[in-house]
Amino acid sequence: MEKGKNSKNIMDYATVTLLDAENAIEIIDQTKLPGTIELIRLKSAQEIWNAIYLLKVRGAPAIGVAAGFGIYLLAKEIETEDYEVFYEAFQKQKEYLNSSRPTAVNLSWALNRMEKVCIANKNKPVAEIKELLHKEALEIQEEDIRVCKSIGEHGLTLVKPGDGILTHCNAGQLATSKYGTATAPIYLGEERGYHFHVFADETRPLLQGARLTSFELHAAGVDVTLICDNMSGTVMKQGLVQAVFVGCDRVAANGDTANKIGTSVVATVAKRYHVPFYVCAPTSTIDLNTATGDDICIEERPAEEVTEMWYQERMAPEGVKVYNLAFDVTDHDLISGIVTEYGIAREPYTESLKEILSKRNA
Ligand SMILES: CSC[C@H]1O[C@H](OP(=O)(O)O)[C@H](O)[C@@H]1O
Repeated sequence: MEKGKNSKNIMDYATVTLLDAENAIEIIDQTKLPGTIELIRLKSAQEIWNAIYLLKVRGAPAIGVAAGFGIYLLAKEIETEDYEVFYEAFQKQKEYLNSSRPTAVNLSWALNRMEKVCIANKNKPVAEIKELLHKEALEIQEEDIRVCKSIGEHGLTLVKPGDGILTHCNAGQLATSKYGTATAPIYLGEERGYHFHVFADETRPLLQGARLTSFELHAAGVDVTLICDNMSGTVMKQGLVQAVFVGCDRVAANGDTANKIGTSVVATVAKRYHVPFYVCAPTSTIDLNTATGDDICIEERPAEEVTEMWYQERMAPEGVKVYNLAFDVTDHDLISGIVTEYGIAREPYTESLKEILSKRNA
């Protein structure tokens, strides 16, 4: 199989790459998938902001990695040796990038982590701080790979060879640095001969499931069946699904979880048909400062995503009212378990999530 830039296999490409010497971030433009694998380079703050907002790079962990690389590149451009001047300019760029999308906590988590490097090293030369930011941004990406693989290992304990697995949206390799979160058990299982049967919800309106999940799983040789969102109940009723794995954008302290719009519907239907429903969550996505799902800011996006095939042609009448929330909140009592890199949290989540985070902080 061709490797590198000429490969036709999406699995041969990194979701986000730092091109330090070129002061750029290279991403797969996910708005062009699956038709075209196009790598684009982001240099300016606005290019980075736009790429996140327009979902050219998307998925909570991938957004965090891109934000880490982005704020490092922007910090490099701050030409001063005065720490206070540097830090003020850094904060301005950080707040700008942080305004691109509100729901996925990984964006602010990564930016705050990078800011802590500045603060912790305030007495060092600015040039040295920039090098430390470079190191931290790369560590965020390397950690993401380790974390997703660990989520895969824990998730694999919940299913058995030949199981049917349903997923919603894309919490795959394209939403992370490698493995994905919801797809991590699927990819590890594929390596070990589990031969899962995956059902990928198309996930209206932006079709991350159709355009991205079915694309990457098929490219990886996984048995994947694309279904329209309205089919998820039927495949569960027919007994074709033994578990649901989804990603997440923010887990509140009580276990309520924000994920792509429609996730709470899948969880409700899974409860009806007694199908275990698992959220795959890097601990970076757990936000104990947010008490419940009611406190999670849910991004509302342009009507055109619903009225048109946003990347193609119109699908609804001009001027029709639209309500297009990009995420919804699945109540914690619909979640069978929250699969993290430190193990699986179960109800009561107000306690189990704290235990999981204590393992991380140990
Ligand atoms: C690995 S979590 C990815 C998470 O992000 C997606 O949202 P978007 O495509 O708008 O970035 C979706 O909620 C996924 O579950």
